[in-house]
Amino acid sequence: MRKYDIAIIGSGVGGFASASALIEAKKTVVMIEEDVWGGTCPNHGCDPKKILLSGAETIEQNIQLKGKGITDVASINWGQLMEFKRSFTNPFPDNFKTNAEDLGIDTIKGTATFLSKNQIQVNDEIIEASNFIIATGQRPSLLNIEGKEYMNTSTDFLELDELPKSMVFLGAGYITFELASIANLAGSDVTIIHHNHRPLKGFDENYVSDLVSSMKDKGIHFAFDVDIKKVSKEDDKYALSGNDYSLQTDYVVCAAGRVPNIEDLNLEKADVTYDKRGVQVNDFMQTSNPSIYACGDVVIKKQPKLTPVASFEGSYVASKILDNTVKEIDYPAITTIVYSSPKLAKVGIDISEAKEQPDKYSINEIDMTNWFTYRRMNEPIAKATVIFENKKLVGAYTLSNQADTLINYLTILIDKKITKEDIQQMILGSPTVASDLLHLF
Ligand SMILES: Cc1cc2nc3c(=O)[nH]c(=O)nc-3n(C[C@H](O)[C@H](O)[C@H](O)COP(=O)(O)OP(=O)(O)OC[C@H]3O[C@@H](n4cnc5c(N)ncnc54)[C@H](O)[C@@H]3O)c2cc1C
Ligand SMILES: NC(=O)c1ccc[n+]([C@@H]2O[C@H](COP(=O)([O-])OP(=O)(O)OC[C@H]3O[C@@H](n4cnc5c(N)ncnc54)[C@H](O)[C@@H]3O)[C@@H](O)[C@H]2O)c1
Repeated sequence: MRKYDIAIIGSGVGGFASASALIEAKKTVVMIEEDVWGGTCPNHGCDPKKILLSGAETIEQNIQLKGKGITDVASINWGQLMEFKRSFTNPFPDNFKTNAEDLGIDTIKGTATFLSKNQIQVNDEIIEASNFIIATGQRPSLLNIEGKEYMNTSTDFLELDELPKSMVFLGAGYITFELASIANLAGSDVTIIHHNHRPLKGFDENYVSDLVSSMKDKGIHFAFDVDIKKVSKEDDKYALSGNDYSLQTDYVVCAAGRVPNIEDLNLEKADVTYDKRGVQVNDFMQTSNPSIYACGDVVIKKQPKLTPVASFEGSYVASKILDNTVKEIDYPAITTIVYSSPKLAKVGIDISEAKEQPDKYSINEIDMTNWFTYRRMNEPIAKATVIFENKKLVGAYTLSNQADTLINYLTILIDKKITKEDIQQMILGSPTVASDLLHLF
């Protein structure tokens, strides 16, 4: 039996943020991973998606500037783009493991299962620790309908050797909007099928409606209020059917949500409370067993399930283990970006919340389409909404191809409580998205 101060289950950003802080504080740490080292973000999530997006963004800029100095629209060689992606993702797990071990973190490949409140089993080994951190994340889930075996996940899409001529995405959340935009710009005929009429729930309806219109203009088809009941194979195609709807396609991606990785953990043995949404934690990220913490996608929390959130929580858990007097977790404004085409992003107080309290918040809606930053790139749509409380920026929304850059600047302004007067005192490089900031006040 091996003994450690802390055993961390899962090597994603949540687990690694905890591990690196704890090892720096001279604790003995073991990290257990059953699949690829580094978890979802660098292997099956943010990073591979963003590498594929590099190609898609290039095509989009090409299309926008065609006839404005650009003669021909380039095309994506999917095989080459995938090779480029693999040049990042293939070496990642081994490099991650080596780096962790160089830092002094012990690593074990295998599935962790609790035997008791302070012991887990991995392969044939028993590991005892004073504290455990459950950072096991989530995995894609497939709709439980006939023909489930013909569906693919986001992980499968991110490994596609050839781009199918046509594709269907089931569900209309983050993953669908992002991967569908990439597939469309790479030349596939894309259809998004959604079971209700509210795609990207959690985002402002008007912004989502503008995004859907933009994606339709690019040739993406949408089918709303369609509940697919069956997928079947017909020759070399897949046939989808549901309430008075049918369609044939070359490839089906199911992106109808993700489920927490908790089944193998045997959480009852550790007195850890959970349900189908994940592991329950208090404001100190402690589970119902106070010596066992959880962080990242596996926890039940209202905060969005994002890499920086998992990392923030992982670092918090380490600080709490190192110093029990640390106060409750206090999240700063959380920035959320949908890397669709165009990109949709938000931070802080939501538009709906601001509209409900007109005495407290003032809302400024700005059409930026004619601003130099966007006209220069011939972008078809660029808009932002900024929300103020007593002249202090507290929330923002933006839709454009520069939305990722703009929203992060706005987050810094919110976090650091920077005012219009403060920006007026700065000399920012111009003309840029940053130098536009003043015009948003
Ligand atoms: C396609 C896609 C795109 C995304 N894009 C973005 C983005 O652009 N920006 C962003 O902020 N977020 C994005 N996300 C979300 C982001 O990837 C997650 O929020 C983040 O990776 C969560 O990290 P984590 O450490 O909680 O879990 P994970 O990274 O999932 O790590 C958990 C690890 O635990 C392991 N594990 C599970 N059970 C066990 C067990 N019993 N024993 C041992 N090991 C176990 C798993 O194999 C996994 O490696 C994306 C997600 C997906 C799927
Ligand atoms: N850019 C980013 O930050 C980013 C990108 C991708 C994923 N993520 C994270 O990963 C999580 C998972 O992404 P996702 O897109 O799988 O989930 P999601 O929750 O965003 O979307 C799932 C979609 O499937 C739909 N759905 C649910 N049940 C259905 C059913 N029975 N039939 C048809 N549709 C159904 C939902 O209405 C929703 O639109 C996100 O919530 C996010 O936290 C983040």
